[in-house]
Amino acid sequence: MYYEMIGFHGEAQDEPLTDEIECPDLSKATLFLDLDGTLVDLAPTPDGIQVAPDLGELLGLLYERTEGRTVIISGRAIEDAAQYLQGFGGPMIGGHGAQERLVDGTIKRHELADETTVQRLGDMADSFAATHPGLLCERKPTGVVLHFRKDESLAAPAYAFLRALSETHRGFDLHHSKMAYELRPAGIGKDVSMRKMMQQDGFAGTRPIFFGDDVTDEPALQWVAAQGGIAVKIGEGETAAQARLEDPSSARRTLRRWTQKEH
Ligand SMILES: O=P(O)(O)OC[C@H]1O[C@H](O[C@H]2O[C@H](CO)[C@@H](O)[C@H](O)[C@H]2O)[C@H](O)[C@@H](O)[C@@H]1O
Repeated sequence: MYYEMIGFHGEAQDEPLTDEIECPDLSKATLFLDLDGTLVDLAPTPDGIQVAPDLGELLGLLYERTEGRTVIISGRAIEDAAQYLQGFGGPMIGGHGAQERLVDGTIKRHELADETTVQRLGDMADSFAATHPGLLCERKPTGVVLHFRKDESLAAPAYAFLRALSETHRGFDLHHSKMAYELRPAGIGKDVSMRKMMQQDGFAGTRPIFFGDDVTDEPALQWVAAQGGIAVKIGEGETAAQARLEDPSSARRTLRRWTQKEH
């Protein structure tokens, strides 16, 4: 069903394809890394994630090896994701593509993420969550999420509520992610941001690699695979990726192994 929604007509895989992923030449690659469920384990709440103590050092090494083309690409707001990745000064894409951190550190938001509308949507979702104590409302500069991890029976009401908001607020689309529903500006996506970045000087002509875990990562995994890049799915579930790793610690181990290999 999700594959129809995103227009994917290839062969989605649910089998482990390989554990031992080829070690790419990082000096000719652009490495896109998702955060939650990929570099860090999922937690009961967004602010409950535990970052491995050596993650910052690993990202620094990858940044060097890719000659500045290691990109964190997250659904989180950049201001939020960055607090868990202190010491990483490389490129960042946040809000599933609605924000971009420029080289001078400033954060650019997508013009489709109209501030007044985002504010209104956030206020309404906050009020809804206040009357449904098992829901957690996460406000982002470019959208809003209702998390139902604490009480899965609230998935349907959360969906219905955000669905109604998306129908009355043109320009915002409803997406399903892990134990959450989210409204984000229409037309944005990690795949869209990647395509744009890969056309820029310094990135064009390099091989894209993407590690991602969620259904929201599938269009980007599919795009990377179609470019002859390396698309790696972390964890279970149907995927268009050519490779799969069990969990974030396997992902970090693989990335560490790549930094140790000379080409
Ligand atoms: O693109 P990502 O970096 O993977 O971000 C996706 C979403 O991650 C966060 O939510 C998810 O992780 C939480 C912490 O583990 C978990 O509690 C929640 O159930 C997950 O949906 C983040 O809160 C979202 O904003 C991101 O879009």
